Amino acid sequence: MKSKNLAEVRENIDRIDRELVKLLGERAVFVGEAAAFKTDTASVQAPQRVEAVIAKVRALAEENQTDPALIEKIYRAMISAFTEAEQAEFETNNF
Ligand SMILES: C=C(O[C@@H]1C=C(C(=O)O)C=C[C@H]1O)C(=O)O
Repeated sequence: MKSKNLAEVRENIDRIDRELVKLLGERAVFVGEAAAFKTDTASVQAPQRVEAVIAKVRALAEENQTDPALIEKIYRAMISAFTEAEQAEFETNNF
């Protein structure tokens, strides 16, 4: 539904951020768990899996009438941050 003013736009954004942060925290826990199953930095990066995730979220964007290019950009930035955290977790576990 269309917001009536900027305050309402921001209330909607804040409401969505509350849900997103919760979900991102949950995603971060699983990414951290993945580190235990990795054998080296290349397997932490897992570029083929990254491309599969990007293809999946682009398709989800299309299904939801959302711009796939925007979603891809967000996901590439997000996965880069998650992978950096996973690499740190991997190093804690292995060195
Ligand atoms: C969680 C994994 O590790 C990394 C993080 C990914 C992600 O955030 O989706 C995907 C691939 C890897 O770069 C995985 O290999 O599945």
